[in-house]
Amino acid sequence: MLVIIDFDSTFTRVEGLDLLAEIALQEHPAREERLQLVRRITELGMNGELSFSASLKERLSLIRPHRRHIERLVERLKEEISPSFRRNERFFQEYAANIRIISSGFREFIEPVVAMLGIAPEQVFANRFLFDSEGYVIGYDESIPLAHDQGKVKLLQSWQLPDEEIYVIGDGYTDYEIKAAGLANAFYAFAENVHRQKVFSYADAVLPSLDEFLYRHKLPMRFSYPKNRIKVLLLEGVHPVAVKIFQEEGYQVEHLTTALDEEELKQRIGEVSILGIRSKTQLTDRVLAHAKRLIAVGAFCIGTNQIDLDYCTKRGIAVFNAPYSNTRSVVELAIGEMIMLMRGIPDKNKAAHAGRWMKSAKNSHEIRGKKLGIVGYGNIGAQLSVLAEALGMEVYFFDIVDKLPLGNSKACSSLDELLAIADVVSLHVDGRPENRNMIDAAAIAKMKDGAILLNLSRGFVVDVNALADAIRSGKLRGAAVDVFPEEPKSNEEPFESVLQGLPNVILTPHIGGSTQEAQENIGNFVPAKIIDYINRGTTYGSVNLPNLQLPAQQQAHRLLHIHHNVPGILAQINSLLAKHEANILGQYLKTNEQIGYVITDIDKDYNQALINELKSIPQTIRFRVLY
Ligand SMILES: NC(=O)c1ccc[n+]([C@@H]2O[C@H](COP(=O)([O-])OP(=O)(O)OC[C@H]3O[C@@H](n4cnc5c(N)ncnc54)[C@H](O)[C@@H]3O)[C@@H](O)[C@H]2O)c1
Ligand SMILES: O=C(O)[C@H](O)COP(=O)(O)O
Repeated sequence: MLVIIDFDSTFTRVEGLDLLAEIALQEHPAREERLQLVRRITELGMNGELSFSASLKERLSLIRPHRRHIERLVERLKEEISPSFRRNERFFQEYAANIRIISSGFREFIEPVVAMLGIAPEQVFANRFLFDSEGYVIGYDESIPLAHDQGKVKLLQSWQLPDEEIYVIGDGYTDYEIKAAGLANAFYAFAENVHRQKVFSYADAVLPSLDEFLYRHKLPMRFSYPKNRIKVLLLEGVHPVAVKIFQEEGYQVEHLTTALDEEELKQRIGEVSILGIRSKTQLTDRVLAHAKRLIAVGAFCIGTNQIDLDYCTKRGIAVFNAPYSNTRSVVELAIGEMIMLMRGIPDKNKAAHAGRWMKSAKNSHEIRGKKLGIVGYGNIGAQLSVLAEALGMEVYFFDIVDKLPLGNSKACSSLDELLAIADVVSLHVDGRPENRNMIDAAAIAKMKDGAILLNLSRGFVVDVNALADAIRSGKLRGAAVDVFPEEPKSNEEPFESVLQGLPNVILTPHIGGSTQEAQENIGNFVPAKIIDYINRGTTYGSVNLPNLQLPAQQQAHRLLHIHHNVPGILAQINSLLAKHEANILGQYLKTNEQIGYVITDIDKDYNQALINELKSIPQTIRFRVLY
């Protein structure tokens, strides 16, 4: 195999002559105009819209560089080697004999830069500057074929080409010309640094990075899998910071502002490796059955009841959420709503907008000294407890598990006890199915007359018909409801509820966690967890896989084995490692009721047969190798 690689915007992130122009024209009075002109001429040449020799002559006469400028250019270019080239140094070392750098740029700056990855001067084919006695460039050696139109083609035609396959990697039209002349098996358009649609249209394939080329041709590569092949689908308008983080990691990201229904999701999920959702998207077993490549699901919210966690676990799909990134936002809304409802603000506000003056202290109260009953003393419930006490409320709570009472709050021994005590009942239970209709007509009957109910947890926790009856009858003085049994999929769909139009009732469109602060926190938090799982295998914080926090790999290949939790799997893994004499550098194991997760770091030299045999262990759910 012979791999022909272009230099400007391929081996390095930039065009050498453009950068040389910036350096050489630093003090020039018409610097900006000249730089723009140089860049424009470069682009025209790259797209095949201006002959190469004309573009070269024009640019050199505009730049008029000196030797010292070229020395500075070399130092800058060394820092601009394309990241995927830099990280795949091993390929350049092991395949040095198979690589040629062919460029219409200049040997004077190409040679020292490609030498950084071990490429010798004999493997470089490029132009050569001509200097005057003072060191200024006065032209270039026109005897070199690369100085002319179709230069790369002419150069290759002059060679005794080997019988092996020839691949060209480059970003410009002149690279494609080699393939067009029948001198190469394929032309790969390199897209890590520039996107020239016209050039892409000529290419056999577009390479988002060198990893993709190495993966396609089974060559040694830094990563076990090219990141550009990882497709991320983000739904429900997750914060743009998440898009940025995934893109910076090199993944392909699609970002939609709405949820998708079951059928739409079935169509889309097949090729997706990472799915990001919020509370609306229902990730049922029927949808997940279509997910062929899904590695991880990010719930960009707290609740995960919308996801079939059991199914994900059995398929080895890791689910991560943001367990406390929007906690404070929910608590602040609950506090504000309590105050509004205690003062009858919803009705007074509506009246004032309609031109009616409702000044009265009747049925208006401070929250200070009132009894707040918190149902579900988790992250939100506990923080609400602290803030409510600071405002002078007397706090009671009920949780199905023992919880440390914060401040002066008091634990109730049953829900009924809490309902009978509280002036305000605020629901903060999680979305487990048993909590459906937890607050029904019977529960409301146990509440104090004139009490207030807040639901910012999950819509199905409250029987909304019973709540509507209680408001109409005056049993309850008011309610704030943020979550509903049926919620629209997007802002474009209509919203209907039996609670609409009732007095002293605040209805909000599930925005308890929808603040800039919370969404940005979540947008940073969830991608970090997922990327750590993909790159290192760390499951710490996963809501369904056994939690393991792993050290960084040191000179090792990491084998990740997820299997059904039956006796003897670890023994089987270790006997295969022994059989193939793999040197174990570290091993970690954690199980839950359903699955086991074994991570083994081994020395890089091992027999590939080991991998196939590990994959073939019965009960294996998922197997990955990281390096
Ligand atoms: N409205 C919003 O935008 C919004 C934002 C964030 C969270 N939420 C929802 O708020 C709820 C609470 O979130 P969190 O972060 O505090 O969760 P959490 O898991 O930290 O706490 C939930 C608590 O509820 C308790 N619990 C469960 N069922 C119970 C029951 N029947 N009776 C008493 N206690 C029970 C659990 O033991 C746990 O302590 C979740 O449903 C979450 O999805 C809504
Ligand atoms: O579970 C949550 O965090 C809340 O219900 C918020 O969900 P959202 O991100 O869909 O607003």
